[in-house]
Amino acid sequence: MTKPKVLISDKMDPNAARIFAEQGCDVDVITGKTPEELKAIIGQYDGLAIRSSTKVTKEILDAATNLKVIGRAGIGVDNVDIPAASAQGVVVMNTPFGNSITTAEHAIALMFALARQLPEADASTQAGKWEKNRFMGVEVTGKTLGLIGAGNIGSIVASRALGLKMKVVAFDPFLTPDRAVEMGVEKVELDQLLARADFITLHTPLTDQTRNILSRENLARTKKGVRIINCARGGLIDEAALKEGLDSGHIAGAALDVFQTEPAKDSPLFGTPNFICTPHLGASTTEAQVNVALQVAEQMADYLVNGGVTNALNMPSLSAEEAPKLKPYMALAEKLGSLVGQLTRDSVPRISIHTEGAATELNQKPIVAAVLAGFLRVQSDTVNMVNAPFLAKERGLEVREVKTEREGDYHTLVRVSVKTEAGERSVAGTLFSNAEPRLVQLLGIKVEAELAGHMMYIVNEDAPGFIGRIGTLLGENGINIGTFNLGRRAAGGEAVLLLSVDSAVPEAVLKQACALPGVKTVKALSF
Ligand SMILES: NC(=O)C1=CN([C@@H]2O[C@H](COP(=O)(O)OP(=O)(O)OC[C@H]3O[C@@H](n4cnc5c(N)ncnc54)[C@H](O)[C@@H]3O)[C@@H](O)[C@H]2O)C=CC1
Ligand SMILES: O=C(O)CCC(=O)C(=O)O
Repeated sequence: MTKPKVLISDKMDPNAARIFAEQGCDVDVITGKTPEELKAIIGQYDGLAIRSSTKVTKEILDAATNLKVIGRAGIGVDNVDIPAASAQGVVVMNTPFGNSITTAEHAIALMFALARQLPEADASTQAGKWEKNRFMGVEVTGKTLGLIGAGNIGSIVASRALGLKMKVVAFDPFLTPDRAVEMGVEKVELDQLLARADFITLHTPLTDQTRNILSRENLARTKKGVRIINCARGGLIDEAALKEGLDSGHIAGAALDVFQTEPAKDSPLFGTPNFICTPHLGASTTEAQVNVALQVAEQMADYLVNGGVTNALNMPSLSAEEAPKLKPYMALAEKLGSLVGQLTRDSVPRISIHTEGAATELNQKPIVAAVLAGFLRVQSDTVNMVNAPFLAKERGLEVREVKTEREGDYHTLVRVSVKTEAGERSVAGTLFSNAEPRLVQLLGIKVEAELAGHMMYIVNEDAPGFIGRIGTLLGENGINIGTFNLGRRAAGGEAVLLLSVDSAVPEAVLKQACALPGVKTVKALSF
């Protein structure tokens, strides 16, 4: 097997390259490429490991014909076009915890730097001015910190601020009242936060809802003398309005680690009194960079070498605990989806995935994604579990999920049904010994078969002599039969035959089989 090839395109701790190599990947570290240069080389790679400098646009993805996974050594993935990656079947992963403490500490550092004007005081003192009376600071003890975004980083900032004896109010629509109590913060609406906070710190991702959350109007609603810290993303604040607020004195200070346009080499904010900035250093500590480098390389190599999925943003992740239980179900689901796809030639407006018994206890998302991948792969061989749900939506395929916890004939069952113009078509399978996928029902007929390799599917009228005739036909054409699986509705009624064969059945032989007496349908299948 050829080794997966990985490109590290941003400056990253060397542990990442070491882990990739140890896990069986070929790795190139090529940083500082322009988009055009990256486009020219990306086609060779199965994996792309990035930080925030590389912008993975649709154009880059179009050229990334072999790419399977993008790994962000960090949290924010706003530099990756995730819809385009999903459409192309590329998994996008991040490392959601590796740099959170470091970033929270940077926010706290900037809060103190603002409170005591440390950068200006340092510059003035080193310039020999000794301006003791110029730098009058404020205490943070007893002050109110307004937290916008109370996720991983926000909650660490809150715990540190509480340790500093601050009061913390938080605006986060997804923060539950119980979690707020657990964090020791008061959950408030944005307007209340703006009116009450002495310091405001931002910790949300950049989304359509958070973009410009500190807009000109919202900045005007802040308490006079507020100090603002942004270690999240540049687009969260209206930078021009921030500058005006600083100039007018309404805002007593602002510290930005992130800018609307990065790298920020020129900004109207530069040189403004009480304005502090750092060049997107939130995650820049030795500890955080080792954490995210190790984590991203381990996750990406696991995906490329073993198919394990951790911290993916565009497909269901499988935890170490879930993965061994789900893997055989995903294999079963993919085979059932593929069988239905191969048996159905009409357009399908709806597909239903019904789990019964033990299967209902598992995370259903990977099972559904695997059914869709198997079903849609019949139409395009670039379909995988990442892009299958996306493609299904794009093609207007309604996906229904049904669960019946009670066991039926089998302790666990997955049934896939499609609605076509001709009616409902359904197949079902189970796991033998909790591991081996088996088809157990085909179009309402009980039949037990392993779906593997080349197969032949025949619907015929149950009549004496048919099995001999089909055996003779295949034998005469040099096709060896591996397994023979039969089922019928009733004696003399409709019967189905699933044969596994050692080689693909040529079209001419399928036609001859179709011409045998009593045969209604013949199809070659492959799994
Ligand atoms: N400066 C730097 O170097 C770094 C910056 N970051 C940035 O920090 C951000 C936050 O990271 P985490 O805390 O790990 O993410 P997280 O996902 O754990 O937390 C984000 C929080 O924002 C909340 N949120 C979402 N929409 C909101 C809205 N409209 N209003 C208020 N709150 C909203 C979410 O409910 C969530 O609790 C990242 O998205 C990233 O952009 C992360 C690491 C380093
Ligand atoms: O990689 C970096 O230095 C930036 C980190 C960051 O912004 C993030 O993890 O979201």
